[in-house]
Parts: sequence; C-alpha cells; structure tokens
Amino acid sequence: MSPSTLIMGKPITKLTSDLRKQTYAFLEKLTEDDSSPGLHIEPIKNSRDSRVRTGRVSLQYRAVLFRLDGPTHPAYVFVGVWNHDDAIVRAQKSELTVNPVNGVSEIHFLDVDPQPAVDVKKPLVEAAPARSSAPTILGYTTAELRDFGLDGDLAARAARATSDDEILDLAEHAVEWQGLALLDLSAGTPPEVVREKLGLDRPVDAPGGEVTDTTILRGFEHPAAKLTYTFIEDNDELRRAIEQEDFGAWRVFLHPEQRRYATQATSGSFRLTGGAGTGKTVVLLHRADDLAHRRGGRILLTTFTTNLAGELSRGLRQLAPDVTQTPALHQEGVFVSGIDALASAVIKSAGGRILGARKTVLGAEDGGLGRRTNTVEAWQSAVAAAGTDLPLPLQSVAFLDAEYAEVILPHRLIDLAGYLKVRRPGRGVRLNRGERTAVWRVIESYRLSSRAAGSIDFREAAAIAAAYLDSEAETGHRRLFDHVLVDEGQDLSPPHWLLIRSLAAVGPDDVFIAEDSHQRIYGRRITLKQFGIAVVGRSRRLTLNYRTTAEILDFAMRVLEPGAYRDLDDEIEKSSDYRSARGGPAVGLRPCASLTEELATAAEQVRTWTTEAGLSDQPLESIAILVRDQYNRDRVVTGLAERGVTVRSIDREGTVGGAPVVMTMHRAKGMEFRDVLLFGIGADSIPRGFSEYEYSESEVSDALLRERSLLYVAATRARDQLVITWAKQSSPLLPASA
Ligand SMILES: Nc1ncnc2c1ncn2[C@@H]1O[C@H](COP(=O)(O)OP(=O)(O)OP(=O)(O)O)[C@@H](O)[C@H]1O
Repeated sequence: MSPSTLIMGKPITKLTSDLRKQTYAFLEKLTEDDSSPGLHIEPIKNSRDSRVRTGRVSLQYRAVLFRLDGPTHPAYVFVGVWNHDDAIVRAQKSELTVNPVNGVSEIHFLDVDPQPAVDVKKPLVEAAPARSSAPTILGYTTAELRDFGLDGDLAARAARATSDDEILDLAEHAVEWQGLALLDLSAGTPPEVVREKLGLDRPVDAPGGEVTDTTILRGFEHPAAKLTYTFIEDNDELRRAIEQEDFGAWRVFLHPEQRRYATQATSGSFRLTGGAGTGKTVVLLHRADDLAHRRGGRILLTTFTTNLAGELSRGLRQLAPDVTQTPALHQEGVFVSGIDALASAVIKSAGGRILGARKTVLGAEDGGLGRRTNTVEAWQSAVAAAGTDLPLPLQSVAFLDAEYAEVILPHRLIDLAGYLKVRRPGRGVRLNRGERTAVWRVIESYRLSSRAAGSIDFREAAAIAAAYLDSEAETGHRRLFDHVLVDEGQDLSPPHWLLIRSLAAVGPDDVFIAEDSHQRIYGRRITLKQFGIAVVGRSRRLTLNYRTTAEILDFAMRVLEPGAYRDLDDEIEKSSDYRSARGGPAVGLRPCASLTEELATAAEQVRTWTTEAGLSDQPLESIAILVRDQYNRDRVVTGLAERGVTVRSIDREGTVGGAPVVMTMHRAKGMEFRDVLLFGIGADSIPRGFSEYEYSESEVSDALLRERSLLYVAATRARDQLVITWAKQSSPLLPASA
C-alpha cells in the first residue's frame, strides 16, 4: 500500500453532485493507496507529458492527473474530470511544467477548446487578431514580457493588444498568476512591484534549471502557484476543495498578498485597505484562523453591525470549523461581535465596577446603562429644553451628534470648563466662547434627560466600556483580548476606536484593521493615531477585485472619481489602480418616464434574472434590489407584487432564501449578490438634500462624499450584472455612460 500526496487546482469543470461524490471517493482512495485496482491509474499514449495519467471515477467519467515522484511517496496533481473520450484528449494535450523565469509550477492545455476557466490557455490556432494600425497599449515588447515569465504566445498577443478589453480577455484565459501580472502591468504598475505582489521576487529555484519532479513539487509551494493550486492535507480539506463552487474558492486559494497579510506577524497595529470586493474580509477570516492555530489566546473579530458579525461568524465556521468561537468574553478562542454589542457585553460583564467609568465619561454614576437612547429625538428635545441662544445651524442634530461623538466623548468632557478649553481640530466650524457655552447647555440637557430615562446612546456605551477597560488595565488586570481584528473600519466612530484601543495591550499583532475609505457611509473621517493606534509603516492595500466584473468596477469607480477621499492614516485614497480579472455584460442604465414605468422595468428585469437563476441553479436570493431608503423599499415590494413578482423585504433580520431580496443600500453594506438592480436613482433621491449640514462647508462636502460612497457601495455589491433605473431626471452622481 502506498499513500500519495494530492494537489488540487481550482475547478475547471462544474460537477454534478453525484459526480462530485464519486470524485471525492476516487481521490480519497487515491491518497490512501494509488495502486488500488479500482482506480485504474494509467498513462496515456501519445501524450505531450509523460507524467500525465487518467483514473477511473465512474463507468463514464475519467479524472486527468499528473503523477510525480515525491521524496517518500508519489504525488498526484488533480486536473479535473471529463467524459471518457474528452478526458483522453485533455490528458494527451496537457503539460505540467515550471516557469523557466521564476520556477512557479503551471499546467498548460494546448489545442484544446478554450473553456471559461481560469487557467486554460487560448489555443494558438485562434491566434493573432488582424493586424491593426491602432496603437498598442501595454508599452512592453514581447521579449520583455517573456523575461517577466509570461508564456511566449501570451507575451506576443499582449504586446500587440490595442485595448483594455483585449488585455482583459487574454488575462481571463491565461495561467492565473500570468493573467494578474498582465492586468497590473497594463495598469502601469512597475514590474518590480508586480513581482513583489505576486511573490515572484522570491523565486523557488534558480531560473532555467532542469525540470524534475522535485522542482515541480517545489514550484507548487510558491505563493503564485497557490493562487490556483493547493496541497490537500486531510479528508476534510479534500471534501471542501471538491464541494466548493466558485463562491467557496476564497477558503482555499489566496492571492499571495492576501496570504501574506493573513499570516504575517506584525510588530504593532496594522491597516489593510482595499476597494470593495478585494477580499479584506477574506483576509480577516484567514487571519483569525491563523492566529487561533498559531498563537491561540483570546481573539476578537468585530465589525460595524451585528448582522455583519453574523456573516463573519458563518464565514469563519466555513473556513475553520475546528476554531472555537466563544460565546463569552474572557475565554480562549474567537469572539465574534458587532462593535456596539461588544460594548454592551463589556458593560454587562463589569457589574457594579462600571459606575466609575460612567462617571469618568458622563460625569455621574447614577442612571441606567441597559437601554439605548433614540438620539435624534433626544437631541431635538435637548435643543428645545436648552433655549435658543444657539445659532440655528448649530441646533442641527447632525452638528450636535458629531460634536458629541468627535469631541466631547473622546475627551471625556464632563463640564463646561473642560469644553471651553478643548481643541476641536477637523470640526470644520469655529465656536466662540458664547457658542461653546450654549452648545454645552444642550449637551447637559441631553445627558440629563437620558439619565432620567435610564438610557445611554451607542457612542456613550463604547466610551464607557473603553474607560472601564482602561481603568482595569491601570489596576493591573489583563486586557480583554490578545488580538483584535476589525472589519469595515472606515465607519467606526471615535468612541468605537477608544474601545478598540482599550481591548488589547499595545504590542505585536494587537490590532488589525480592514477598511476602505471609499465605502464610508456613516460619520466622518478620523485618523487612527489620535486614538493611540499607530499604523505608520504598517499599512498596505489590496487592489485586485475578486467580486465584480471589470465593467461594474469601472462604472463604480467613476461614481467616486470627483470626490477626494482620505483614509484612516490621513492619506489621499487613490481609486485608479483597482482592477478585476473578470469581464461581463455592460452596466444597464434604464431611464424611465415615470415611477409606473420604472416599476414595470424593475419587474421585467427581476423576472429575467429569476429565469436565469433557475437555469443556472443559482439561489433566488442572489438577486437584489437596492434602494435609498425604507420608503422606497416598501414601494418596490408592493409595486412588484402588483406586477406578479414576489420579492422579500430585508430589514434587520438576515436574508432568508427562496426569493429575490429588496433592501436599503445601507443594509447591503458588506454583502454581495449575483445580480443587482439599483432602483430609484433619480436626482431627487441621491444625493440627499443637505439642509441639516448647512452649518459648515466641510460638513456639506463630507455628506456629499458619503452619498457617492453609498452609490459606490451599492454598485459594488453585484458580482455579475448591474442594472440602474430611475424615473425622470437621473442622479447627478451617476457617470454619464455605462
Ligand atoms: N482569494 C480569493 N479567491 C476567490 N474568491 C475570493 C478571494 N478573495 C476574495 N474572494 C471573493 O471576493 C468577494 C469579496 O471578498 P470580501 O467580501 O472579502 O471583500 P471585501 O474587500 O471585504 O469587500 P467589501 O469591502 O466590498 O465588503 C467574496 O465573494 C470572496 O469570496
């Protein structure tokens, strides 16, 4: 009996569930003993590569594999499963080799019908587009591209390409790392940076050496090979690799950059930025898994809302079922929680000791901590109660709320004297002494009425929890967590950051933050260093969009273009170098003359997508209609029902299967769908009127950025198709063309 190592690639063909089971059984047997008679592992006559084998999965189906001699036992590279005759042809024309420039292992299929798969090379016979006089766009010669490691044919075609579409098409059909390198080069990324991103600056072996089974096996260990191939360690992993559809690839195949950020130890806090769909959440989940296995201890995985935390928890369970997700604080394992729920849990766990922290933050020990204030109503009553010597613009809920969260709570101000002295950089509006006094009167009134009602607001809860944890640490208690992982960092408010800082001691691997300033749809920009989170020199960016097609990404980036975005490190956020390796249909822009026509257009579109979903076995809840507000959400549900289309409205609860969903753009944050319809994108609905921000120009421009971001977030929820409808006048935030 001779056990064998198994290496699997991303699936090239889609398997039915029966065939998947048979393939699993075949591969399980192969790893136990490759000489089992039932496997029929056989070489193929007239094959390009003597290592190629086929194996018997069922009467009708054969697996195509490569056999390599490993140091102690054989290794098999599983290519895929085909009908008997197709498998023979595929086996004959497949070749396993290492890249002569960097030693990365690659499989090439020559003269085989191109499949819509990541690592299938276009046949030579389809060859060069007719010579055209249009200028080439890449700016590299064939020889330069070959020196970079691109295959000869790909290099020649790329050097001749005259449009981005041509490059995208070549990239889609190339060996995966080569396609990604090509996209980066075509976007102007310097070759040495592309090499570093893909780990090619660290070749496996000296280039140009002899290709042996040993060098091929080593080449599969290279980060660029791991984009596409994985070593299967045990049967659980085998099951996951076989059962994964497209949606599950993130669990197994990471981009070299993603892998680096998921696994590398950091000397302090770390910030990972990246546009929508670049896999920030995927990195966080892998990092949680890696920390749990490598370092152990108490790990926090947190995000903006409880709904998103639920998604993180589910994702971690899928990725790492063996990692303990603890339901309680103070325990080893991963604690997954929305940031506000975490603040509440800290307050609850503190018992009577929380009162000191309440006093530190709010100036009084008494008053409830369990209920949450309705802030809008509370500010309005506080303004009314405090009298009107405050200039009108400063009476706005938006101003008061921001002043409270950005100045008063972070500085733990509890009296007028403190407020008169405090510096308020970045607030965009100067206040003289009289104005500060008037504002403070409103704050006092706000605090008094919440105290009487026995409630605190969410920001107060975070600030109190932080003050409590800081005081515990000062008296020698351990911080609550060893490692803190934060998703959707761009939307956290200053009190949230106080809380994050207070959760883990400053040191290696303490706080890891994923954020995208382009997706800030709540609050205002802040910088991390003011909360003691130092990420200078430990800040990196992901640029490859795994979610959306190039067409949707391009459209979404044009929504953002006129805005100036700054990240949590106060750097201007570039939007030009994001790219997708996948093409698809153009974004559909559907102007309508009236609401009635818009509803009819939406109904027709959802009907079409529902039919397509049925044909391709996709769940109906992968179709979403996103709207600006709840009013429109309800209007769409009713309007579509009247036209015979059933859709489900989603509010706080999670998505239930069985029907297309309708939700607000805010609710869709962090989610993704196959098809997305943005409904009601008219001039009167987005951007919103900014009367509440009229106290400061910078607030108005910030609010406008948030509106752009909201549209960007909504558009980038779509994986494959995006359609936008409006009645009468279109939103000025929409790019002029798709
Ligand atoms: N290495 C990968 N292989 C395959 N799919 C991936 C990979 N990384 C990410 N994805 C997929 O891309 C999509 C987006 O990933 P993810 O949600 O982590 O991105 P994000 O940057 O957090 O997005 P957003 O900021 O828009 O919420 C998901 O469907 C995820 O499964």
